[in-house]
Amino acid sequence: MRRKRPSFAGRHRQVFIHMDVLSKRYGKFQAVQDVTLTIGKGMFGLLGPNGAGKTTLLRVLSTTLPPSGGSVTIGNYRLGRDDQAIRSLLGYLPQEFGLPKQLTGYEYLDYAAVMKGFRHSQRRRTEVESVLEKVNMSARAKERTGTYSGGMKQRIGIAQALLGSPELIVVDEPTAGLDPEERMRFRSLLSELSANRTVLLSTHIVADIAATCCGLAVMKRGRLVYDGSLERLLETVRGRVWTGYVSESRFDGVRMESNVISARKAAYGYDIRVLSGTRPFEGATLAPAALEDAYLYVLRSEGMESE
Ligand SMILES: Nc1ncnc2c1ncn2[C@@H]1O[C@H](COP(=O)(O)OP(=O)(O)OP(=O)(O)O)[C@@H](O)[C@H]1O
Repeated sequence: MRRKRPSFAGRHRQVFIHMDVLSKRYGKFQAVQDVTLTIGKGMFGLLGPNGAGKTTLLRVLSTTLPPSGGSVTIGNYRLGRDDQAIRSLLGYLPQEFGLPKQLTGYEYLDYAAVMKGFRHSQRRRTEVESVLEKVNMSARAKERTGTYSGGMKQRIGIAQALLGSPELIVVDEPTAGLDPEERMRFRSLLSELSANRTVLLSTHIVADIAATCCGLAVMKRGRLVYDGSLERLLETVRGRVWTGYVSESRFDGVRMESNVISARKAAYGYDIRVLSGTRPFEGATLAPAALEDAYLYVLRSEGMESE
């Protein structure tokens, strides 16, 4: 007797978003191509270089762009059929998030709450105060947003996404332009918020993912080139990362023959890092693999790596 295949929900216990051969074209240009991806609760990272299609994918998920093909379910809702319901369970911080300089953080959030349907003034006040507290901005809420740092503006951006306690928060390249300390604080805020919801974070900064995400997908030219865990991604390059010194005269030759990830100028030559299945040059030694190495490896390899 043939065994019944486990149901989709059985195979992925906490499925929250499921995309099935999703695609998006701008005219003839295919920005997202045949993306099949399942995302559960917690933090999920969407990593890829500029132009990979991350923003396009997030805009489709957040119902601001219609897909050209494929299907998406979010919670119990189908994109295209239940867009209104999807919007009500979603908070979105777009890549280009602008705040009106003349408004205070509180005034802006009060306005955003009205737009989200909080008509009752007392309930709106409670909601705005609650999201301000979650992003640790209560003390600065009465100041104009024009006086805020980049990190504070992003916190207000997250606060508006949190209005109404959505189950899904979509954040597009939120740390670009932040200084290292603000970036770190912002990452931990996202981590905290992912404790009881799905946070989908798009970035081209590998460190953002390394610090916060459990699951991740890597996109390249509209396609998925990796979907799985951080550990599994690291596994793809374990035993393939080599470091060593090459003289200036040998450098061009090594660069032509090997997959050089980085090169740092040293006296009379270069300290280089190379991805290779075998020792790439004399004197090269194996090095511990870093996430950045694995990211470059999947970007440079053909085909899809997945769990
Ligand atoms: N409205 C549009 N019309 C035509 N092409 C577009 C449009 N928006 C994006 N593209 C193209 O689609 C591709 C994917 O862009 P997208 O912004 O989704 O990538 P991304 O991974 O988010 O990159 P970035 O981090 O630079 O924003 C790019 O080649 C981009 O030029």
